[in-house]
Amino acid sequence: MGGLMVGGDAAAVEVRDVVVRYGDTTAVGGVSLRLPRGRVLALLGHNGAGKTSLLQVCEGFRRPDGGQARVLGLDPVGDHDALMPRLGIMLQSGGVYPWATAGEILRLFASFAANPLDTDMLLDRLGLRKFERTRFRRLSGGEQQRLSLAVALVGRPELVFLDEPTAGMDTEARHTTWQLIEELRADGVSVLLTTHLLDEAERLADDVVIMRAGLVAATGTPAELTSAAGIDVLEVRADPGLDLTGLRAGRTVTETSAGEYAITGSLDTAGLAEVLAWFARVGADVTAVNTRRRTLEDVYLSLTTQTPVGAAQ
Ligand SMILES: Nc1ncnc2c1ncn2[C@@H]1O[C@H](COP(=O)(O)OP(=O)(O)OP(=O)(O)O)[C@@H](O)[C@H]1O
Repeated sequence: MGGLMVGGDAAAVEVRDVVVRYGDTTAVGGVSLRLPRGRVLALLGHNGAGKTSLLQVCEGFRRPDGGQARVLGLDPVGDHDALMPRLGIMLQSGGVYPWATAGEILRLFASFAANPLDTDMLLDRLGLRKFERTRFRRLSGGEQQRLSLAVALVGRPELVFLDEPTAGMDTEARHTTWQLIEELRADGVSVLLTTHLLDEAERLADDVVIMRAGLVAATGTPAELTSAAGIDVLEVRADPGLDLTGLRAGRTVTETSAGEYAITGSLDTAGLAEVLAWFARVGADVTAVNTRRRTLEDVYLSLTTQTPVGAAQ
């Protein structure tokens, strides 16, 4: 495994040039990423970007068609048996034993662990106590998600894989889940999660990897991604349908809805003055001006809505 570290100093996850193919479809077209111990990494990307496929490689459920993955210094497929007790895995579909009750499922998984967490505490924390005797298939989607999270955590894992952990959860359950993930991190647990929620990534992740069409489109801390090039957003309300050609030099300008313009680019005081001068020059009637910091959502949208990169096919 040339170059990838092994043993106790190894990263929680290290992925190099991983490729996943399904027949003619390249789901992951050569992705590298590193999750150091005790940190949280969020994988972002549209449906079909390849997040779950990459996660399955790290979980040892799928052998990559190219490249290599090391998890806690081990081979996720070859060392599967040694790794499983050290990992917590929350699957997107949750599917465990549909006929068993929530309490039975959690206690079953606790029984596999050498030093499990207290199952009553987990049921309480995740608001599942009243469903302890409810069969899995009778739980709502959000309740099944919460149980799947409890199952992933009950064995005190060193590394947790969470595929869209809060999908289908109500606001309260989502906040509880965020708190739990923050507590895991404080305890030195490493977390690799996928999400479609930009606020979730911004709140939880030390590092973000934005995937697009099976490739890495951008990577960095949320702060790095949002402050790249010192960009803020200037929002201007003016007449709809203006010809923006003259405004576009060195700036990204979009009419986000009729008469609402968002401008990103070199927006120091001089830049701001230039933009407003342009609106005056074309005789536009400006009725509102607002500046704000770029959010992860702005970065995400600008990276994932461009023309396809085309490397994965
Ligand atoms: N078992 C499979 N057989 C064939 N194609 C598959 C299979 N699993 C995934 N794919 C395809 O591979 C691509 C990547 O899918 P993947 O599930 O990894 O994406 P994702 O980023 O996790 O998407 P989502 O956000 O919808 O969960 C998609 O085009 C998908 O249709």
